[in-house]
Amino acid sequence: MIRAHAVADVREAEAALMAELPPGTLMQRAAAGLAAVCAQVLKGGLPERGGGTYGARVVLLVGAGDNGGDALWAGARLARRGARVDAILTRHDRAHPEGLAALRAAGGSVVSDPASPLGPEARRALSRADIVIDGILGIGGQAGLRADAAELAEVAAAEAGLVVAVDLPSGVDPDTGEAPGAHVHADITVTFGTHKIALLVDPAAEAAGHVEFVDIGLEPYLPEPVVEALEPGDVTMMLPYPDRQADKYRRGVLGVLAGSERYPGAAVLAAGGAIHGGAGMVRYAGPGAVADGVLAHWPEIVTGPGVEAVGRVQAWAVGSGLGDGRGADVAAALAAGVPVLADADALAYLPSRLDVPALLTPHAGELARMLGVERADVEARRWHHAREAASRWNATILLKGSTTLVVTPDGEARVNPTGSPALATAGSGDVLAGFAGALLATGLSPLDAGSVAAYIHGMAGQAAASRAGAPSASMVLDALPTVVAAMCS
Ligand SMILES: NC(=O)C1=CN([C@@H]2O[C@H](COP(=O)(O)OP(=O)(O)OC[C@H]3O[C@@H](n4cnc5c(N)ncnc54)[C@H](OP(=O)(O)O)[C@@H]3O)[C@@H](O)[C@H]2O)[C@@H](O)CC1
Ligand SMILES: Nc1ncnc2c1ncn2[C@@H]1O[C@H](COP(=O)(O)OP(=O)(O)O)[C@@H](O)[C@H]1O
Ligand SMILES: [K+]
Repeated sequence: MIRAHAVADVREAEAALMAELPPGTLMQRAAAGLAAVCAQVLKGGLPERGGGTYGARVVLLVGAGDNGGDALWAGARLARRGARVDAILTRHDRAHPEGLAALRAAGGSVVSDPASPLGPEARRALSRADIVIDGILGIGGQAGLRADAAELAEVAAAEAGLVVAVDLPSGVDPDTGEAPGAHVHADITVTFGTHKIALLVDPAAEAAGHVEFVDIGLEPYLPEPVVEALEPGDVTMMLPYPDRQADKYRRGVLGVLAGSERYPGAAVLAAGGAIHGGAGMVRYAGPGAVADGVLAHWPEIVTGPGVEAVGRVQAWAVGSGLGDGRGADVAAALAAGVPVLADADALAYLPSRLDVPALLTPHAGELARMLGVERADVEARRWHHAREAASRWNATILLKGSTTLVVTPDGEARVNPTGSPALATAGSGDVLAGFAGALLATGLSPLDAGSVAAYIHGMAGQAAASRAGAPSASMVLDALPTVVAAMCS
């Protein structure tokens, strides 16, 4: 499990660990890890020059805090290995003194001038840089860079080579993943001790690029994480396996209430997702013509005209392509007293609070409608709104999009690390709903069902995209069994 913590937790753990170590030890660990990642990147070879640190041009963007200190110490290490290292200081009077002395002693120089960081020498250095190390600010700053730092970030993005952020891309909000003002857009972020929430939650996560983790020994001092992201081994452990005594009922039966005469395909896609999710049986509730379409694709499904008619289930997946005027059907599924996944149209028929274990799967537009806010606001503050909805409806919210968030009413949260923009295709959410519903029916909690389903659906999207570039939802569905098999082997 990848674990992310809030700044307050990091500060507390840091204080406890520092009390046991000689001063400066943590910064040295951080700087060593940062320099090692930069050396590795340089060794991989940048297109316009050979590989290796010797002779590479490195520019440090140095703020007045410890984030800048990390950059200076890492710069000193790279200079000792033969890199040409130039530092641009946002505040000449407040750059980390020991770090600055170390950089100078290793042969590095300062190319900014005290009145303005971006003089001609600094601009020249940036235009020639192979790597820019962004140490403007980390967990100690206010989101949204101030004007001089914002200009630095802009020029670095426009003119320089690869941008490696120290701990966080400067200017994003560490604890929410919001990026309300100017901030750095990094190619790589090297983070220390634990992931910060912003490294997992968009839009900040996108600004972080690829994240490298450096262990500085904080782990034993950290509390439970605020956000987690599953790793492959976690998914393998959580996926249901039939045991020797299994029968179709004990494995769990899922009821699917999806599709309509207007959207018959949604029923086929949701039912297909359900088939691959490991339930012992899938029962489909819907009008005859739609049910016939489902049966034509999935003869193993049992159908019935409505919720009561299909018989007992261990969970319901309701809503994908259901269309208007289906409030009574949704209410019947909610009244069954079993866990419910509610997607798409069903989200409009929810009671004010749910009294069964529930997994709601809105995209940003649907969550905006539920909460009565603008879609753009949900996209800018995904973490905030997902938590707000989880608490308001007493339900686990799976907020779909570029990074899918799963948040429980108790505040547990996971971010999905897999996926591809190719999943943004009509019907792929229906596949996810069926698959996650089946996991609910097998007995997984809404948090586990939602996060495991998002993980596997994301991998299926990647697999389908690698074959077809722009795959359809049916292709994502077809990729599910291979992904599940690979995760189970
Ligand atoms: N915790 C750990 O375990 C370890 C932490 N370590 C490292 O320490 C980092 C935290 O260092 P930190 O606390 O010194 O704060 P930091 O991120 O450098 O920011 C403060 C500076 O930002 C400035 N500033 C603020 N807002 C701004 C804005 N909007 N726009 C522009 N500037 C702004 C602010 O300026 P001021 O407001 O004071 O003028 C001040 O100069 C952490 O991220 C990690 O890298 C590692 O070394 C080892 C282990
Ligand atoms: N930019 C993106 N990057 C990765 N995944 C995305 C992106 N946009 C959407 N997705 C995923 O694609 C799926 C789309 O679901 P949804 O919006 O419900 O579509 P539909 O209703 O057409 O089935 C979700 O799993 C969502 O997380
Ligand atoms: K930074």
